[in-house]
Amino acid sequence: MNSKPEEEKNTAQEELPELESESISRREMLKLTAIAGTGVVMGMSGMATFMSLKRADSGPGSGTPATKPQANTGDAVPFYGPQQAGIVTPQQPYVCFAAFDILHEDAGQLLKLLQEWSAASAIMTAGKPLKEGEDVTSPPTDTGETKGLSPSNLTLTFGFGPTLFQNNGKDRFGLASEQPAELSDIPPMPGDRLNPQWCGGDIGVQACADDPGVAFHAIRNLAKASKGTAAIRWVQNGFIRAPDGETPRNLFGFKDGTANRELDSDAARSRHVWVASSDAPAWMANGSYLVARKIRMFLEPWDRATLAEQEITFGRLKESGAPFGKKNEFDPAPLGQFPGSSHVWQARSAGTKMLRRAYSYVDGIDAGTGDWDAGLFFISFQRSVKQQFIPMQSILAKLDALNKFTSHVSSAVFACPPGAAEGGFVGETLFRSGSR
Ligand SMILES: C=CC1=C(C)c2cc3[nH]c(cc4nc(cc5[nH]c(cc1n2)c(C)c5CCC(=O)O)C(CCC(=O)O)=C4C)c(C)c3C=C
Ligand SMILES: [Fe+2]
Repeated sequence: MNSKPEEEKNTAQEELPELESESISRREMLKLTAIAGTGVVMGMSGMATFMSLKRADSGPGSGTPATKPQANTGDAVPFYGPQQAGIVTPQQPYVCFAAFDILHEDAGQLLKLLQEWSAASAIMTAGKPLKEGEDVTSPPTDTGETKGLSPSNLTLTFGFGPTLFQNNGKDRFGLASEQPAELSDIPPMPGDRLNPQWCGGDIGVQACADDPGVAFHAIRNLAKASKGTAAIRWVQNGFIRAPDGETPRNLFGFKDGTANRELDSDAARSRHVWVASSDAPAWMANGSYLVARKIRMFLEPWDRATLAEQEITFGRLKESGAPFGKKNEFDPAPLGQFPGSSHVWQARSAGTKMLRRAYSYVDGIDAGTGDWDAGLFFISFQRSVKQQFIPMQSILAKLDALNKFTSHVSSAVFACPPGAAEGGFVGETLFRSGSR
């Protein structure tokens, strides 16, 4: 049988450092561009777009760009801040997640892409079109389908994949020395059925919103703005919704996310979610590591399993979400309360925690079998992939009763840097990093 969970391994209690809040000066920008090297000429059109995105609004029909992003009003989540939005932000019901590959090896262009994407993200998360009063002589800047809609709590969360730092031993952008030791592919796990086309990516962008069209619009417009510089490698849409204040249910009908409540406090998030300033590398302080796994769930056999088998599989009751032998979802329960091979027992036995932000997906029908091609697009945020996700998944892959009904089909890891200061850009700490 399984032993009791070890004491948590990640014991450092860190104070979150204050990020510099001043925006990047013109001089620093020039320095960055110089550091970035050869991209100046090719990057000029990008810079022009960036500058035009940042110009103040002159009102509709004026042919000038959209307004400066507004402060948080109504259903807008500010893009700028010490930490990126979309991590501890209350989970919105829709995700459109895209992994991009960079098509060149030019650090200057990469820098400009991040600047453009950040500026565009600030505008889109404020619910504004990328440009007001488009010019009839050129293709519209904004694709237009969300015009007039509210911000819908759109968040855009950016992360850097291992291949951005080094690909096949090649230091593509002079960033190899900055690659976090935490940032490498998840090692193969028993039962994995990964499709390489759905794995990895140089940059991951998680767009979450209250409206699936708003999430898609954001990814579509980032892709459009990056044409020739970056190409989408894979995209995953997802949905999850719960009655107000309740935990959402996954496609197996169980409440999924109950234990996230343990990470509601700043202290718990500093310990389990946010990279501390004492963790290496320094540029990741106030960031977090994102693991994405597309996990196919076999709905047909699950729907034929008895309620008792379903509940034993998770170790929780289907109706209430309560642990075995308890009445309510959040009733505390010792490990012994859960069936030994149950998903919750096995996850807990890793002795660590992570913030889960998973979405259901339905990608139609499996052409070979006629079964649902559906499951969970699992996303977790953690301070350390090596101390949190990997040990837990290593246990689950071997011993979890849920494995009978699931199969992991994609995997990706991204280092999500801290948030951007107003007027700055996501990834600025990486490009400003001392060792560069
Ligand atoms: C490696 C991490 C995890 C993977 C992969 C994973 C897949 C997965 N989970 C569910 C459904 C549920 N998970 C629940 C709890 C739970 N799951 C993980 C981690 C992974 N899950 C953790 C850390 C926990 C919390 C354990 C605890 O401390 O109690 C639950 C129970 C309710 C809850 O707390 O959310 C459900 C239900 C599916 C369907 C799935 C893959 C398809
Ligand atoms: Fe789980």
